[in-house]
Amino acid sequence: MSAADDQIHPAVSIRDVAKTWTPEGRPPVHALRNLSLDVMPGEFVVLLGPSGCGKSTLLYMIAGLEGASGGSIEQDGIPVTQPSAERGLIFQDASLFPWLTIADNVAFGLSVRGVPVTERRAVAADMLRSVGLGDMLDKKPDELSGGMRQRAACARALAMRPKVLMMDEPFAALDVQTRSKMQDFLLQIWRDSGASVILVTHSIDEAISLADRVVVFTARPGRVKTIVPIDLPRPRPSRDPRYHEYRDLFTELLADEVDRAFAEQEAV
Ligand SMILES: Nc1ncnc2c1ncn2[C@@H]1O[C@H](COP(=O)(O)OP(=O)(O)OP(=O)(O)O)[C@@H](O)[C@H]1O
Repeated sequence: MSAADDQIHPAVSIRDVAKTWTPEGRPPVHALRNLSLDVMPGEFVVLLGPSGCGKSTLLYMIAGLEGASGGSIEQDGIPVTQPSAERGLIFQDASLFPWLTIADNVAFGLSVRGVPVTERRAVAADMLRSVGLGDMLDKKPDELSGGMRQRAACARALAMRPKVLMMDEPFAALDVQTRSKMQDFLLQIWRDSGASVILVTHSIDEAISLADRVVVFTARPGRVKTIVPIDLPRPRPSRDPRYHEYRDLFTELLADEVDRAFAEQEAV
């Protein structure tokens, strides 16, 4: 076996990606330009950047929901051309089907995949138990709290055994206590599943609490400004002086980019 065979290959490889949106009757929007990033198997990566710098756009492209205008995105060395169950995406609002029970929501993707009904019910029950919703199987989404709905959305994504789990500001709508509990819960399912996680947030604290590496974006068109590994053991109490150093660093990095984004808006 050669040394090259021993290398760990990225779970997701993004090379020189660009994305220009061309809304009808309006000038094109250059959302991303020359963006390159590798996400390793089992890694927890957080994307942090000013509003409008293309973080969600990048997740949609990795998910295969949007094509790139340039560059390439690969998962396990294979170009991403369409959505795949190997790449799950969770949004801020959980986006469960309101007319289905929680169990049927979780089983839905498995039914599309042709998994027999008894098996998918068993998997759904298992997944919901693992996220602490074992006694909620027959409830509808509007009977659950926001945090419970997000856990159900996690169970739905995890039921497909994704290799990459993407989350777009998943906890932004939750109160502070629920958010903190959900972060603990997410770290637990991340460890258990072995999946790579790519999470978008506006919260510096969330980034420091969760990430192996934080990718800071420039203002639009978004590129990687810098990547900061978080070299702290988990859990990461905010009273740790090193935590404060990271917070100061990210505050400074973001302030520069937010200023640039405002300056650009004023120039338009
Ligand atoms: N479907 C679309 N059509 C046209 N323009 C779009 C579309 N989706 C996003 N954009 C534009 O692309 C840019 C990047 O948007 P995106 O939502 O990816 O940014 P973001 O970094 O996730 O922002 P936020 O942090 O505010 O959610 C924005 O200017 C946005 O208006």
